[in-house]
Amino acid sequence: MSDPETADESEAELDADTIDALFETIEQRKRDLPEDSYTASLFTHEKGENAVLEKLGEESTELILAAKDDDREELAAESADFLYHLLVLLSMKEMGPNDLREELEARF
Ligand SMILES: N=c1c2ncn([C@@H]3O[C@H](COP(=O)(O)OP(=O)(O)OP(=O)(O)O)[C@@H](O)[C@H]3O)c2ncn1[C@@H]1O[C@H](COP(=O)(O)O)[C@@H](O)[C@H]1O
Repeated sequence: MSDPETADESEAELDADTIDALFETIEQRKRDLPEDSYTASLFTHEKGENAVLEKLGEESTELILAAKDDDREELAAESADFLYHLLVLLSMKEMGPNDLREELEARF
């Protein structure tokens, strides 16, 4: 759990490394479809886009409830679940973190 005092530093590390590395792994699972991969299952008819959209709905509700409870640990966990499924959705649409960066940078 990050300390609010060091949140800027943690966010910088997450932005630069972790999200891109996770997205690369998601893209690799999409290409290779290993049998034991949850991510790969989302790219097959076993689960598919509807399952990802349902997860995004569930995880967003859960992160809102965690925020209302002031449960920072749970909020971080649910936010991570949400972000992971968002990256899978972007990959399904042939998009990625750079599309988010461009959109956010255009708003400055
Ligand atoms: N970051 C994640 C990640 N976040 C969440 N999840 C999965 O998303 C699902 C969340 O759903 P729930 O919490 O609702 O649990 P559940 O009810 O069991 O979900 P279902 O399996 O029934 O859909 C769980 O199966 C989690 O394991 C993730 N699965 C994988 N990753 C990362 O994706 C990469 C590839 O992993 P594989 O999919 O195992 O190849 C690795 O780097 C992982 O760290």
